[in-house]
Amino acid sequence: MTTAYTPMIQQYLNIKANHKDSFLFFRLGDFYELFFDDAIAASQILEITLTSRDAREGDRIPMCGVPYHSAAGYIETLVQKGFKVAICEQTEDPRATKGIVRREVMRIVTPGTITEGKSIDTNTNHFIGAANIVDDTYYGLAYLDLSTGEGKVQYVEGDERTLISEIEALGMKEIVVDESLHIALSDSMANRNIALSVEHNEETVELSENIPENVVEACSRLISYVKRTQKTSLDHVRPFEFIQKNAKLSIDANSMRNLELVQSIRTGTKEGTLYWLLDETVTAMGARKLKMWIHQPLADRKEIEGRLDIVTELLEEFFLSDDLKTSLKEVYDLERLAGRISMGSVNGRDLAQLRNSLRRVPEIKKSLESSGKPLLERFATRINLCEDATALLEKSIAENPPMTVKEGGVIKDGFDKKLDEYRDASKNGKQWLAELEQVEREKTGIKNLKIGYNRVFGYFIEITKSNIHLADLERYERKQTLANAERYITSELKEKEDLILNAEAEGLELEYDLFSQVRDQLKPYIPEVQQLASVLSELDVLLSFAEVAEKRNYVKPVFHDSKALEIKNGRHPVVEKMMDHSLYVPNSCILAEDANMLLITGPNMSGKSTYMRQVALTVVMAQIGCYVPCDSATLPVTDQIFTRIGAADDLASGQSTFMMEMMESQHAIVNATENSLLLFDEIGRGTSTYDGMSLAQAMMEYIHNEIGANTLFSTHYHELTTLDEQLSRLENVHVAAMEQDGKVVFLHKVMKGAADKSYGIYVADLAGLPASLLNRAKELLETFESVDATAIQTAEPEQLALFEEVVEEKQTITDEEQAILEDINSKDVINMTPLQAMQYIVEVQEKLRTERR
Ligand SMILES: Nc1ncnc2c1ncn2[C@@H]1O[C@H](COP(=O)(O)OP(=O)(O)OP(=O)(O)O)[C@@H](O)[C@H]1O
Repeated sequence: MTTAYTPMIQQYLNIKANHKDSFLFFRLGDFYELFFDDAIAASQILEITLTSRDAREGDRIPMCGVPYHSAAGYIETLVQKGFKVAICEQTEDPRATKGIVRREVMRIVTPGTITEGKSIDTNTNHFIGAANIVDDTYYGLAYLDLSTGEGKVQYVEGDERTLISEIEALGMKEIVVDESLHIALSDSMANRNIALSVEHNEETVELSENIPENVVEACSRLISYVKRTQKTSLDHVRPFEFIQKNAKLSIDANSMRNLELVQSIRTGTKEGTLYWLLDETVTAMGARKLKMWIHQPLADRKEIEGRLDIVTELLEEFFLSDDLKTSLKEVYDLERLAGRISMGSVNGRDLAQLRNSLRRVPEIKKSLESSGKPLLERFATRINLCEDATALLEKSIAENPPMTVKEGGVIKDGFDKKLDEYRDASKNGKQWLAELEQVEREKTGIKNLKIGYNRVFGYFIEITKSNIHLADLERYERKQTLANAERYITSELKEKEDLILNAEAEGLELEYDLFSQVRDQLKPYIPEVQQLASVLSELDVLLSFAEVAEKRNYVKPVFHDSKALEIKNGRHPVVEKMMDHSLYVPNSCILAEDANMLLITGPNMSGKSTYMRQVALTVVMAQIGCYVPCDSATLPVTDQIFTRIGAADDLASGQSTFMMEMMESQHAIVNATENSLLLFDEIGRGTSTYDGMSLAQAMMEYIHNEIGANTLFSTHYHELTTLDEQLSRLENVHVAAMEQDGKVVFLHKVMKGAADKSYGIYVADLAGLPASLLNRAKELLETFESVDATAIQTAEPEQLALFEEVVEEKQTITDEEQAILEDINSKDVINMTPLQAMQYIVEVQEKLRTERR
């Protein structure tokens, strides 16, 4: 029979039983310790030494630990990797306890709720989400940034994939669900490194009236989870904002990625993205808002025009904009400061930053009020000066407080009488000590006599060995002997010491209380500070738009109620920024109501995808309220953008490129409406020619006949260019290239009509492939071109079916062929000489030929 675990390990096991899905950081004196499997896993992930400890007679268990004062970094590492960490503290003083000290989990740090740390990018919202199933076609999706208190909820229409795509697009780190969704989502979330957590409870939450009942579940599950894990006040969490369907331009995660709106495909960073281009914000909250606007552009014409008109006024008032920027630069992250006040993690310096920020607000408001511009004046009325909060901070917080309250000096002189008295006593005491030092020097004639302090003896008089014969031993009592000095005390010194030290300690204690009071008194002002933050961050983004428009010569887009889209001499704003502006070839895009599909052909590398992306980026920019890169733009309000561009192979989901292509196309085709914008780049590239071409044609026909969305479709199947004869709203354009002295010159110019050649071999030449290979390719091309490859597009369904059958038949292999394959597979090729290998291949060929005959 085994003996029982020691009481402490038993306590550990009891607590761990309730936190199975988290690493349990178990406080033991100055360390957090981990035991059993937690210890083994954490020691590997954190690269710390794995040791062991007696747990019961004859049984040692794995253990590892980190010092409590440096635990934050380790916790962050685990959470960054998608794990949860339960922090278990000692909740009573071990010195005052007999037996096992009481311990409790005080907080669970999770990927979605972590709000502080080196890895937290202050310019990005850090959302934790929760989802519920509404019915067969709808999910509810709520999300909350705990650091700023911003919460939103919306419907997601579609299947599980649409839900996942939305979760990804918003960059969520963690999703809270019930048991059934947990099972459904666990694989896909694991592949995407998004933590999935189950919450059984649904906290009753106060929500604003316009939130539909069937998504309340997601909100309440989310709040309940956050409360359970954080165990802190959530005063700063604002009522969830319900995002109406159709209120935003919806861009799924794929399109976000393909268009490089906030993250570059190649580097995964901000550089080279639309966000990077537009971000001239000067506050962290402005940067976050800009990112959010890019994630969710508007879909309401009035709202869009409202933003654009403010940008116009800011552009007209250049000096005013400059002043506003200068003031905004002094404004700290009000949203996160408000969050810290609520969660109790605010320090002295934070409150000084809040006060300094609030000091800037009157001048910002005044500049706008006196601008003489109607919209800016109206904007000014939305700015709340938060006067009461400012007054409280002005009178309570010192000008330059230290970070921690423990050092003192956070509360301003004059705020509290008692504190002033303590400070006086401690300050006067120090003055008194300085004077005493002078008096004693004079009395004894020892010039280097000094008064010092240490924790064991308190204040003392120190005299060097060479002078001790001068010490007044009648008054001086020896306390400590050092190598070259003696230390004494006097009764007078001890009396003052009590006073000084008491005053200091009591002063610090009082100061801490006062600080906590101020923090609590600030809580009621959190909503108005948040509202101010929201208005100022909006101003910051609009100023950023004005600056970029000015710098890059963008124009104001015009919206109309028709579907037609007309961009004159448009540019791809990011490609343009990255290259010499004068080298960029502008291109127009005209989609009329009765001709709203373009089939784009042209050589590889000529600029087809750049052209398609530039149209989408222009639409996005316009709908976030930004000026656009072209000579003029007249646009419809687009409801959704879908892209199928490039080979963004989804390695995480283990799908093949072609499967991804088909899944993205399916998503677009099922969800698009006539008000959507579709970009399809070289559909069908990932499969055999006929297969790909048939699919591409069928898709175009479907979009043309069933959806009617504005569509740009690029292809290298020249056979498809005759489709304009059948599809009335389809037009051919091509990106022009020219041949000069046997070389191809890319003009990057989009022109009417189809391209006559594909130039792929020229591009291969540019890439430096061997001349013999290129010549062989040219030969083959000629052979292929002589074959009537266009037959496929005029084929009837029956013929197509027959064609598929033939293909299938060709794909089945005989038993003899199978035997040959197996034979090849069994050969140890690595250990063959080249000659043996060649002989073997010849043999195989012979066998195959005989077989086929
Ligand atoms: N309008 C333009 N003005 C100047 N340079 C351009 C323009 N459009 C594209 N380019 C340049 O040409 C390069 C290739 O463009 P892009 O990738 O759009 O070609 P593509 O036709 O889609 O090629 P592929 O068919 O091989 O995918 C871009 O990286 C860019 O540097």
